[in-house]
Amino acid sequence: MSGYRRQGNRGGFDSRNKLSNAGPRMEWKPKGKVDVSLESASCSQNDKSSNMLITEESAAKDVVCGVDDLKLASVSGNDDDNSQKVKQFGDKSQNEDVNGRLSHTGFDICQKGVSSVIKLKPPLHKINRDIRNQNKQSMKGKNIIFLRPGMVLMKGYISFDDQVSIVKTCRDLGISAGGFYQPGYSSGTKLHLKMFCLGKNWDPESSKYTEFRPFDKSKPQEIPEKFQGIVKKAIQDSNEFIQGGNRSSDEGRLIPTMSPDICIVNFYNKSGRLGLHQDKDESETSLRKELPVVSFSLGDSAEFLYGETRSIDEAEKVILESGDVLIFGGKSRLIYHGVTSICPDTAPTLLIEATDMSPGRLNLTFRKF
Ligand SMILES: O=C(O)CCC(=O)C(=O)O
Ligand SMILES: [Fe+2]
Repeated sequence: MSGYRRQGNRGGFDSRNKLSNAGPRMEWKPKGKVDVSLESASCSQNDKSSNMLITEESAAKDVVCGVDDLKLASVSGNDDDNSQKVKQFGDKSQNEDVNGRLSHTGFDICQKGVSSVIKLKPPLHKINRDIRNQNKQSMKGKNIIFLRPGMVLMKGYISFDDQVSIVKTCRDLGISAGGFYQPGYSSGTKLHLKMFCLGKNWDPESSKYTEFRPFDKSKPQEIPEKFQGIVKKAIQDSNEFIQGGNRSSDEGRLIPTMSPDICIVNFYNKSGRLGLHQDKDESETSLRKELPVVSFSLGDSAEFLYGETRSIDEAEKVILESGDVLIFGGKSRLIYHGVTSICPDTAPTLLIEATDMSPGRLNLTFRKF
């Protein structure tokens, strides 16, 4: 998540800077229809396309739905207000939990108190979707999609247990000092997400990485070892996939290995989004080596766009689901990318049950400065 405002040159990257007029991460204004690159790329809540694993009849008695959703929607639907001026760029005044309580520290991505409310059975389409996703999990490591040179999508790569542990860890870090806040610019414009950083702080206003977060002087915590391990393994596995077991294949197609020292953690609520941008605020060395950005998706799915230019019309689209890992390095290191929308009510039921995660999507992007 860098480079949203940068118009300037980083020096020594002339060929790349042809692509470098990334705008701020702001309002998403689709101009037209967007190409769909994968058959599965649609943000549909009621997936009627595949065989039902549990029939309507057999489940009819069990399915009672909607009350939890309604209750949560009524308290979590506060859209970000762009017109509101903020005195400090990191606006913590919006750090309410889903029950509208103000927290003294960071925004809480988990639903406090909801687990004590009577739980209703999830609707049929959700049960079946979860079963299908569990089946995908058993394909772990095999379901890798080559999107373009340097860019791969690893479907369902993160195990269920790891997803639970990542959500819980981010929740704890997010409510601590230096945790989630809603970033914005001095103009008053705010991003449509909550964010915090690990390792180093990335500041949207200056597009710079610093040791301390400017608005509250907090120092980002370290990236947990467990996260580091998943990142390294994902790069290794994607290279094995690219090589296809053939050691003699072109080295240039491989994704450079990387030990991240920065992780940007984003939480999108149901109206969250992120404009097309390039990640290019990392060091010259990191960009020259084309070290990859590795992205984890958890919770609700997202419509993710990527392309050679900043044009939405020319962009490709994929759906990022809970457990997916997306890698863009090598020739795709400076790809434009962004999130057009969050697909409501698509998070795995079991993940919600295990974590009490609020409706929305958690995204972690790892980079090397
Ligand atoms: O949420 C995502 O999938 C992308 C996030 C991103 O591009 C960033 O943090 O720079
Ligand atoms: Fe980004």
